[in-house]
Amino acid sequence: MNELLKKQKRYFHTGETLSLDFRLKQLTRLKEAIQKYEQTITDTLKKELHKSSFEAYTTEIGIVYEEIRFITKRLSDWMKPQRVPTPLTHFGSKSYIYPEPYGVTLIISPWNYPFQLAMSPLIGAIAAGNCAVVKPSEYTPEMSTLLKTIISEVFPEEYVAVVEGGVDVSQQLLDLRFDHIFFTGSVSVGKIVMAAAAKHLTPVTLELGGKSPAIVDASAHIDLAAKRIVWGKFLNAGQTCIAPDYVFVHASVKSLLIERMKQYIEQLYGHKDTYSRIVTVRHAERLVRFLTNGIVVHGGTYDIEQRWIEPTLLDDVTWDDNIMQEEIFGPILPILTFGTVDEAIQMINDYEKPLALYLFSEDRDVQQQVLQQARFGGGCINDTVVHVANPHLPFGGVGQSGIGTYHGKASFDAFTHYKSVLKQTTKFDIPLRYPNFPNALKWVRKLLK
Ligand SMILES: NC(=O)C1=CN([C@@H]2O[C@H](COP(=O)(O)OP(=O)(O)OC[C@H]3O[C@@H](n4cnc5c(N)ncnc54)[C@H](OP(=O)(O)O)[C@@H]3O)[C@@H](O)[C@H]2O)C=CC1
Ligand SMILES: CCCCCC(=O)O
Repeated sequence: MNELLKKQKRYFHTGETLSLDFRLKQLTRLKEAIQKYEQTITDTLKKELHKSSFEAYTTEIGIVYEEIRFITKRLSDWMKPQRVPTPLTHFGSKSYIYPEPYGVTLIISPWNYPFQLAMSPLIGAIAAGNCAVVKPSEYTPEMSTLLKTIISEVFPEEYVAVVEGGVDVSQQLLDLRFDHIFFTGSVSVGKIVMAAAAKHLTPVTLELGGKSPAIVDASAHIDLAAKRIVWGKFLNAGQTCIAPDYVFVHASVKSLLIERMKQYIEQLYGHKDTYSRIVTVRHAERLVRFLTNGIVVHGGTYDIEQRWIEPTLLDDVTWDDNIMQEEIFGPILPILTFGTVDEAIQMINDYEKPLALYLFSEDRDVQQQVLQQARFGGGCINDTVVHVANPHLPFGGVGQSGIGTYHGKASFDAFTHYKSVLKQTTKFDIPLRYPNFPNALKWVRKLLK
């Protein structure tokens, strides 16, 4: 790995990766390779996570195509040096900002969207002119190997390379000095990554997780709230970092919401053969232990060996239950109630800042109050999850749910250093700046106030 890093550093310093034409060509070649392997990608997602073709395209492959399209169209503008105003105190000079790639970047990706969460950051790294080493998760080994096959077919390893392996490989990579680390995964591992980066003062982007609430107030459109919460929660069997982790519903509408959510679970996820599986038996065993929390009001059955857990609703859950102490990351939805919006915001703000927050309310005052008073990475009003697929919206967490953002221009920014340069004239020199100028202090006080 050390040799690979040296090769990439040498290649980066040739300047090959810097031109617009080079970057656009690499993104086009990547897209063509993905098109060539599209069916294999779909089959691999089905084999390892039992993802339907529909979910494979809408939450993995299609999102990657859209990122490439969106960025390719705008990259020329983003790369241009930007002329900015210069204050009178610097009369005669001109000021510019030059976007510059960090250099050689490390991308560590998780298993839940194993294709998209490796490719989306890589697209940003390429667009910004970097080299990249990608370390996919060992929990989806066939996707990891497929990513290596695709990447090595398109790019020389001195430019972009996939390094397969588990925790030991990640840790060996983290010991090396990269110019930027982009990590997607759990909060606990995010802390390990940041500690490793601190040794070299390497900038990081951390896309982590948390307990993202779905708040449903008394004014909400209950039927749509139920449908959209069920859709977002049980997508990929709940293994989605921005899935609604729990429902926080006004007591007056809880029963109606539960009744409608039951209907939509059957309608949208009632067919076992098209429903996703939990990534490993160990992850399934962790989730099944939550079924003793509260009261199962829908679902609750499972087959550990098949890694299948029925979409489940838990009522009468308390904040002290185990399921409320960690990110669920599975198809179990606890339901808690609140009396006033103030109380709901207070409870949520007492927790770590979530990656996402969803508010279902038709009351504009409530919408404004939650947006202003609740702290969270990003989210939706009257929907769930879909904000992630808008390339105009930077995606990321805050506090324990993450550092930095990406998607669209934010992906270019995540892998770019903005270098500020002032170009000074030599046609004249302003004596006022020098300490020997008579009454210098009096003059500068007139200019700087
Ligand atoms: N913000 C976001 O966009 C997303 C966040 N997540 C979060 O990720 C978590 C689930 O994904 P999961 O893959 O289990 O997350 P992990 O943090 O367990 O793993 C993420 C990556 O880090 C590697 N890794 C694991 N342990 C270590 C370690 N001790 N040192 C260095 N690297 C390590 C993993 O390798 P390996 O898997 O090979 O062990 C994997 O490549 C959830 O908390 C979820 O919220 C998930 C998806 C998106
Ligand atoms: C729908 C796609 C979501 C990808 C990031 C996550 O796990 O939340």
